[in-house]
Formats: sequence, C-alpha cells, structure tokens
Amino acid sequence: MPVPSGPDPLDEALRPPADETPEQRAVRLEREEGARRVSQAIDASIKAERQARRKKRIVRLLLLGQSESGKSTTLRQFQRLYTPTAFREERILWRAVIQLNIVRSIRTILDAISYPPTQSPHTSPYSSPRSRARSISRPQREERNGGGEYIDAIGSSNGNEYYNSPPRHGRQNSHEYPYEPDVDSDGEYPQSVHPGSSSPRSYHQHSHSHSQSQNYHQSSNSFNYPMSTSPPSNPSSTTLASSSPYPYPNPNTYPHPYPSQQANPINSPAFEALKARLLPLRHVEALLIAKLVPPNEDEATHLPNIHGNGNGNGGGNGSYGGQGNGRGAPEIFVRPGPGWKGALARARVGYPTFGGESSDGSVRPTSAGTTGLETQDECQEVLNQCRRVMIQLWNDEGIREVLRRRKIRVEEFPGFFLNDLERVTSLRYMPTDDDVLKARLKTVGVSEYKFEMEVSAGRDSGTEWRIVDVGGSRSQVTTWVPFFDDVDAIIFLAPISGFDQVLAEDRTVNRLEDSVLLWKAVCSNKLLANVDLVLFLNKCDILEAKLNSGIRLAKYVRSYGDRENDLDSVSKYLRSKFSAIHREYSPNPRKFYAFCTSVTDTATTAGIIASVRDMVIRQHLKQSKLL
Ligand SMILES: Nc1nc2c(ncn2[C@@H]2O[C@H](COP(=O)(O)OP(=O)(O)OP(=O)(O)O)[C@@H](O)[C@H]2O)c(=O)[nH]1
Ligand SMILES: [Mg+2]
Repeated sequence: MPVPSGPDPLDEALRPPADETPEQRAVRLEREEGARRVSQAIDASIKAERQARRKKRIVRLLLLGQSESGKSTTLRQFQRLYTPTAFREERILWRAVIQLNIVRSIRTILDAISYPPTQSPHTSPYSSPRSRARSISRPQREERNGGGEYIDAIGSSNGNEYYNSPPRHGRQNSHEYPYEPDVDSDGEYPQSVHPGSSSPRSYHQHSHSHSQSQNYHQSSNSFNYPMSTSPPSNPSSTTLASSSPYPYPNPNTYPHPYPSQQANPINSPAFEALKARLLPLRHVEALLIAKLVPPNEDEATHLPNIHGNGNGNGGGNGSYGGQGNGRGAPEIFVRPGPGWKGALARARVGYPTFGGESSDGSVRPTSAGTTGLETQDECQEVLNQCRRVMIQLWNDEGIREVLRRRKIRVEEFPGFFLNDLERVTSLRYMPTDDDVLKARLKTVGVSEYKFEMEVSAGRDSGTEWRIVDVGGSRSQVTTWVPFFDDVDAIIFLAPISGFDQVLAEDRTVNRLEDSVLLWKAVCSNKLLANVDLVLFLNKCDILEAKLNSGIRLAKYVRSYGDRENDLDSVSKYLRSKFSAIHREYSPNPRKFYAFCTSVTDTATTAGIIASVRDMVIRQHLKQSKLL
C-alpha cells in the first residue's frame, strides 16, 4: 500500500492551536496530565496483575498451527498425561465423535466410488494433489526471477500480513499464493488441478471469472484421467466396484457443470444394494450432528467448506442411497471448551448413569469408560447393525483399487477407524485413549483450558496451566492475535506429512507452503518477540508411510534435490528449513526447540511433552524473577 506523503494527520490533530491563549494552554496541559495519570494507572494495574499471575504460578501455553495440524490432539495429550482422571471420565463422550468419523469415512468412500473424479467431493486434499515442484529453501532472487519455483510464502519479507489481512476466502487470494494449476506431462495427479471447490457449480462460476481456471481449461487436454475409461486392473466380478466400466467424461470436453449422464457411474447392482444397506447411516449422521452441535449453533451446519455446496445440512444428500448429489457435507466442528461435552453429558445420549454430580455440579458420566457395560445408544446400535456391510465395503478389492487409482488414501484421513470397525462398532465399545487421540473434531474459535496437574512433581505442584487451543483454518487466523499477550511459550504444529496436499479451505494452497507461511508470521510477530517457540514437525508417522510408499518429497519441494527419501533425511531437512526461518525472522534472539512428532502416539509424545513442560516452567520462573 502506498504510504501517503505530507504531514502526519495524527500530529496535526494533536498539535495545539496556533492562537492558543495562556488560559487555554493551562487547561490543555492539565487535561493531558490527567490522561497521562490514567494511562500510567492502567499500565501499573496490568503489571500488578501480571505479577500476581506469576506469583500464583499461572503458566500460559498457546497452540498454533493450520487446521488439522494436531493442536487439539496435543491438548488432549496434555490432559491425558496431567489430568488423567478427567481424561478417562470424558472418554465416553468421544464415542459420538468417533461414530461421526466412521460415518464420514464411509461417505467418503461411497462418494469416491459413485462420482467421477471431477465431481467427487473427496478428491483433494487427500488425493496427492501435486503442485509443481517447489522449493522451501530461502528465496533466492535468481529463483524468483527465473523459474519462480519456490513457494511464494517463503519469499515475502514479512509474515505479519497473515494476521493483518482480512480472512481470505476461496480463490480471492490467488494472487498472493500464486499456485498455477500446473499439469505434469505424466498427468499423475490430475485431481490436484481441479480448481477451487469440489462443487461443479462453484467451479463453473470460477471458470468465468478467474484466469487460473482458464489455464486449467487450456491444460486439461494434456493429461489422462487415471480412471478415464478403464475399469480396475483386476476386473474380477466378485468385487463390488469392478462390474461396470467407468464412463467418465471425456477430458477434452470437461468440465460440465453437471454431467447428468454420468451422475452415478457405478451401476453395479451389487454396489447399489450395498449402498442401500448403508442408508441408515444417513440417519445416524443427522442424529450425531444434532447431538454434537448445540441447537443455537447454526454455523456448523451452514459452513461452506471444501466438500459442501455452502448449504449442506450434513446428512441429507450424501450418497448412501445413491439419490443425492454426493457433494459431501461440511466438516462438523465444535467451539473449544467443555460446551459440547457438557451438552452430550447432559443429554445423556443413551449412556448409563454411573456417575453422580461432579464437583462443579454438572452431571456427567464419571466412570463409564471403564465399565464396558452395554449401553443404549441408537447410533451405536445402527453402526453395529451396519458393521458387516461397512467391513465388506472397506475390504472390497475393487473399491480399494478405485481409491488407489484416485489417490484417495482414506487411511490417512483424520478420524480413520475403518480398520477397527469390529471393535469400535461393538455395543460394548468404550473409546480407548488412543481412540480419543485419533478422533477428529474440528475446532472453531479460541479458548483457554485451565487445569492443575494431577500428576505433578516438585516445582510443578500448585502451578495452574492454561492452554489456549485455536481453530486453525485460514479464516480464523485473525482471531489468534488477542491471545498473544502474556504467553509463556508457543507450540507451533507443522504437519509435514502434508507436503503433497492442499488446504481444505483453499485448494490452491499447498499445506506445507501454508505451514511455512504461518511459521514465518509467528516468528516475525513483534508481540511474540520474547516468547520461546516450540516447533512440532508433526504427523511423522504419516510422513514415513508416504515416503515408504514411494511418494517423493523432491517432487513437491524441488530444493530437496536427490537427497534420500526417508523419514530421517526429510525430517532433518525440513527441520533445518524451519529453524533457518526462525533465525531469520525472529525480531530478537530467543530459545527455539524443535521435535519430530506423531502426537497421536502416546509413547513417544509423553517424553516430548514432559520436556516441553519442564522448559515452559523454567522459562516461566525466569520471567517471574525478571518482573
Ligand atoms: N496419524 C496421525 N494423526 C494425527 C497426528 N496428529 C494429529 N492427528 C490427527 O489429525 C486430526 C486433526 O488433528 P486435530 O488435533 O483435530 O487438529 P487441529 O490442529 O486441532 O485442527 P483444527 O481444530 O481444525 O484447527 C485428528 O484426527 C488427529 O487424530 C499425527 O501425528 N499422526
Ligand atoms: Mg482443533
């Protein structure tokens, strides 16, 4: 933005009038003195409050990172480790979330099978969208001017715009994140170039107004759809998905807003019958949404998102019955805090009433998680009845093959429980610790969780912890700033397994690129200049599986070159890049710790969290002495 030249308007406004009389001057000075006294009093009271907080030993930790980076999971790890009783008591409440996760995974598969790649709501961000090879190395001028191959986010001089800019939506910011839908000659990831939304309608709109869409049009001839016309490689008639060819639209004539002829390309009677048997899941989904989303929370069911068409009701038009438009449903979210848990507990949702009132007077199941008694839960009953069909669907070779071809790795989705269907749909099912950590429930808003460690040693005892968990999607980043004040440490989560994925909320943005941009913004933020940073390079388990399956980092991060494509080398490389950004962008020198994590893994995360706890306490004590 151009800076206006000339006198500062604020100075102008504050300057005394040229014809000020001595009396007016005296009045003005007195008024200014009064204002100064008020300001000093406010400063003093803030300082006193801060000192009192330090004395009371209140430690504040902020969890930052993009959506699905693992912030809420990290918080759950803290709770599991340091308030285990409360964590155990609440496990049963996660069953509804897990039920919803299962239903959503099934829906994803049905959508993927039922709709061609161009229509499916579940292509990106889990389908290995491939942007052009990019470098996350520091921007070199030659690179920028030459190939333009680095992630532009790394190149901008200051990350603060991430906070200051208004929430970005859709493709409006494409100029800031110049992601050209680059098509590789091998056409390996055609789904990645599907621009914008999964909704054909919104794509249609884009195609008239954005030049990137035109690029897409121009380039759409140059690759083959992996599923364009061929059936799965093993066309065994025993598989559900293999008994019909796949009449996907000719890429030369694509896109059609609604290619009605191909609305449901799988017309195998076996598949149709199976879908019909899964129809009750629609009801389950609606029930769960009603349970999880408070009645006054309208936004959750109307949130436009990657899968949705902006008005999905989360349960009405999926593909269970093959009648809907199959464009999925919004991801259900909760506002952080005990609200949704309280609502579930109050509704009792069919859980047995083992417990009485808790100390705060609220009623919640207290030890149901350990009894293993049968419960009356309609959703669980329906899931239990559908479990054989779900298992059949998930284990069907033909369907697996379609998913493979479409690069849809359902097992890497958050909230994946399909390998545990027998166990998690049992009527006696009570979520384990691992299940709670694996469950996915998106956060919207910012909230502070207070707790005192049940399990505390030495100097920890008596310390009150306040962990701030934020919603990580792009539109929410601006809401973080008010929480930057008076923070002892930040844990920043960068899910490095996302190097071949795009953001759910903006499919033009590579996930790793977004994490780097966000990291830069956090490092350079002046309000956080003296806050120690802890970096979790997270989802290393998924990263390892990806690398082992042959997906190469160098395809997405060109600067990686021909280094070894294994977890150790990749994580070291990315760690050094994040560390370099920290050094370069931090306004002041400060402590920085980096860990390669899989925060769903209880064994490895316990040690890391203990180190972070010690480090935060140390820092807190140091700061207290300084005050
Ligand atoms: N396999 C694996 N899954 C993880 C890991 N970390 C988090 N997850 C899963 O990823 C999903 C998203 O994690 P969340 O903790 O909900 O992510 P978040 O950062 O809070 O996301 P928002 O609330 O949208 O901002 C959950 O289903 C987690 O179980 C990890 O290291 N490995
Ligand atoms: Mg969250």
